Amino acid sequence: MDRILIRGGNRLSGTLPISGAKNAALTLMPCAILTDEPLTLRNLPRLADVDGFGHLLNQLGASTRIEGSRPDEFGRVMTIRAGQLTSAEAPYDIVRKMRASILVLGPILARAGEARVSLPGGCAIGNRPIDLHLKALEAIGAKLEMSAGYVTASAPGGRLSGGVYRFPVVSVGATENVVMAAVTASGPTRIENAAREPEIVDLCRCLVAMGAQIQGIGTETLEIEGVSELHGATYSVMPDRIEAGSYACAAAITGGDVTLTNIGTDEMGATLAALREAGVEVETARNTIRVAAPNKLRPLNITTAPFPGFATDMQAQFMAMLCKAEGASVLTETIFENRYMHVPELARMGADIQVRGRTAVVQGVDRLVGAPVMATDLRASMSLIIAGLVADGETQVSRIYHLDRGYERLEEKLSAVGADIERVGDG
Ligand SMILES: CC(=O)N[C@H]1[C@@H](OP(=O)(O)OP(=O)(O)OC[C@H]2O[C@@H](n3ccc(=O)[nH]c3=O)[C@H](O)[C@@H]2O)O[C@H](CO)[C@@H](O)[C@@H]1O
Ligand SMILES: C=C(OP(=O)(O)O)C(=O)O
Repeated sequence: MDRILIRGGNRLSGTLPISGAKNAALTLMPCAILTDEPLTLRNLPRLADVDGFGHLLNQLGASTRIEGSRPDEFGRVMTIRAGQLTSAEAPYDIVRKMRASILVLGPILARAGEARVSLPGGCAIGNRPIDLHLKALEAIGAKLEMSAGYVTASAPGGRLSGGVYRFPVVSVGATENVVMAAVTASGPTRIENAAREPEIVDLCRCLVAMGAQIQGIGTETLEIEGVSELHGATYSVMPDRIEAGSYACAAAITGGDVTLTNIGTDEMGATLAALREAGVEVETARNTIRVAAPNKLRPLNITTAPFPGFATDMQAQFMAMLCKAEGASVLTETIFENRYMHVPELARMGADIQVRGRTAVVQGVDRLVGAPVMATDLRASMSLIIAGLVADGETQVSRIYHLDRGYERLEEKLSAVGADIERVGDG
C-alpha cells in the first residue's frame, strides 16, 4: 500500500491552487438523478470519493462522462446523464465505504417514487445516524420501512407531497437529502433550522439552475415550491474551504508565506478568524488568500459548531498546528463524539495533548519528531501531514487512501510550495 514520506523542516512559500470542494461535489452529483437531461459539473476534484460516487451513479443506470482531464490539470468536467434509472438501490458495499452515498436516498425517491438504500452505520469519527434524514423525508410524504440493514422508502402515488419539518439539531446531510427530495414534490416544503453550510448554498444554487424554486438560500429556513420536473444544467463546484484551511495550517506551522488561489473568502470566516487569532497574517483578495506565519503561533480556544461556526472538518488540522503554539490551546469537538483519533498518533511524534471527553488540551512543544504514523480518517490523516512538515527527520504516513478521498494530488501541491514530500509504494 502507498505511503507518504515527509522530511520536515522546510518553510512553505509560493502559490497553491485550491480544488473544487469534495463535500459540495458529493451533494451536487446526486442532483443528476433528479432529471433525465444531462448535468455537467465543472471544477470537480479528482478524488477517490468522486470516482466512487460516479460508480454508484452508474449502478443506478446513469452514465458519467469525463472531459478535459489532462493529467497535469486540477479538476475535471463530468457530465452525468440519468436518462432512465435502471435501479433504485444503493447497496451496502458502496454505502459502507462512502458515507455520502446516503445522499442518493432523497433524489432516487423523488425521481422513481421508491428507493432502497443501505444504512451507513458508524465510522472512525463516530456514530453517523440518519434518523433525521428519515424524519425529514417522512414529513414530506415518504413512507419508510427498515429491514436487513436497508431503508426502503416510497412516495404514495409515485410523488412526494411536500410538508413542513423543523430539524431538532442542525444536520448537513439530512438538509441536503430533504432539499433534493422536495424540489419535485407536488406541494410546497418548509425546512426550519436547516444547515447553512456553503456546500448547501452550492447545492441549492445548482438545483435552481436546474429549474427548482427555492427561497431562503443560505438561511436557516428554506422554502421550496415543488416543480413538476427539473432540467439539465452546467454548474461549477465551489472551491474547497476545508482543503484551503488545511493548507493554511500547513503554511502557518512551517513559518511560511503561501497564497491560496481559486478560493472565496466568504465561506472561510471562522477558519480565517482562528488563524488571525493565532497570530497568522491573513490577506484576502477577490479569489486569493495569503497566509503569512508569525514568529511564534499563539494558542487558541476553539469549539466546533455548524456553519458559520468553526468546522469540525478543520479541528484535526488546527490541533496539529497548535502543537507548535506558545502555550496551551483548548479544543472542544461538539459534532462527533470520537473525532480525536489523531491524538495518539500526534503524541507519537512528540505532541503533548490531553483528551477529556469532548475537550482536548494541546500544550505547545518546542519540537516534533518524525515517526511512522497512520490515521483512521481523512482530516486526522491531514493533521499528521501538517505535523510531519515541521517534525525533525522523516514522517511516514500510511493508510493514505483516506487522504485520496479528500485532497487532490496533495504531495504535488505541497512539493510545489517547498515541502519535501513524496508518495512511495511498497514495491
Ligand atoms: C453540522 C456539521 O458540522 N456537520 C458536519 C458533518 O456532516 P454530516 O452530514 O455527516 O453530519 P450531520 O451534519 O448530519 O451531523 C450533525 C450532528 O447531527 C447528528 N445527526 C445527524 C444526522 C441524523 O440523522 N441524526 C443525528 O443525530 C450527528 O451525529 C452529528 O452530531 O460531517 C461532515 C463531514 O465531516 C462535515 O462536513 C459537516 O460539516
Ligand atoms: C469526514 C469527512 O467526510 P465524510 O463525511 O465523507 O466521511 C470530511 O470531509 O471531513
